Amino acid sequence: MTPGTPVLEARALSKRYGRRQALTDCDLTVPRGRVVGLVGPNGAGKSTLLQLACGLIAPTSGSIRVLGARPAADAAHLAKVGFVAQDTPVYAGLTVGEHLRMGARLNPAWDAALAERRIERIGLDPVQKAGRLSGGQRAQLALTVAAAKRPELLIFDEPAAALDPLARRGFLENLMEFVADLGASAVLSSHLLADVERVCDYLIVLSGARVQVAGTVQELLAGHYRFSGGSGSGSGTGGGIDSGGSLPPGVQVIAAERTRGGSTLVVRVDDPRPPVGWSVEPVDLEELVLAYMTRAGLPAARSASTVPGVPR
Ligand SMILES: Nc1ncnc2c1ncn2[C@@H]1O[C@H](COP(=O)(O)OP(=O)(O)OP(=O)(O)O)[C@@H](O)[C@H]1O
Repeated sequence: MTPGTPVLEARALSKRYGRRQALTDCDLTVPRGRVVGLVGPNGAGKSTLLQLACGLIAPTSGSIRVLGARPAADAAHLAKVGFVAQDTPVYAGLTVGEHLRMGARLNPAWDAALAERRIERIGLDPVQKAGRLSGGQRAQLALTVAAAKRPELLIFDEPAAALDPLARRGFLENLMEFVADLGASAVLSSHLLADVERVCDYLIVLSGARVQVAGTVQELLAGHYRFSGGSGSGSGTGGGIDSGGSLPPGVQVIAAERTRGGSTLVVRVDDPRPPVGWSVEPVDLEELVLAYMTRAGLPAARSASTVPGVPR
């Protein structure tokens, strides 16, 4: 992969299962070296996107490229991507040590020292059968096997869902260490926004089978605000709160809520100075994500999405 090649690039990517549309016209360009959080409600299409990226399923239309090539293009490309599926699959009948030996046989760039060091550090017994491990230990084993491949991209589908808070914290710290040590990129789907906030520096919000927003966490937080006030808006003097009718051009309303004093809006703006009658506050990641999830269900708001970087 040449420097600058995106780790993930999707163009008009769509996937349909029978009559069910799981992804619709998704455009994405994810730069390398990021820890990407993929978030969205149940059934949004997150697993579908990750499976497309791994080459486990094929698009219905559009294209996806991973590390500059077709997903799972050949053995060399497969070796560059580590994938841990939602149920952290391990072979129940094999021991921890046998998992490592199998990994060594199947992967040309296998880092045996890294795998052994890590198994020792997390206290897994090499002779224990994987079927007897706890959910958290299985997740750690799956992460170890994926990372010892020394992939350029690690993909995780809800990696920490089964883990207790302490195990989750340890798992995510390890994940960040791996990404830093390997100079790799990672994409992980999660419903746990606090986890995403802790480890991810790039965010993709999927909802209603579409990419609602994508970008670095820093840029997204710097470009979104909460506007409160505007008691006149929604009263027929230039538009309802959903469209932000009383707001100047350049302010894009992502989510709107009517309050006693007027409205509370989550807006996307270049210039955070609020118009007269409105106060402005920063939003956190959770508020931003929830706003985009809400927006997916608002036809008026979707049609207003004309700001660069916010896909329609
Ligand atoms: N193999 C399949 N056959 C038919 N429909 C499917 C299949 N896999 C997923 N779907 C449907 O596609 C849509 C997207 O599913 P997907 O698993 O990608 O969502 P998700 O965002 O990962 O959800 P969750 O957060 O619940 O894991 C859903 O409506 C789901 O029912």
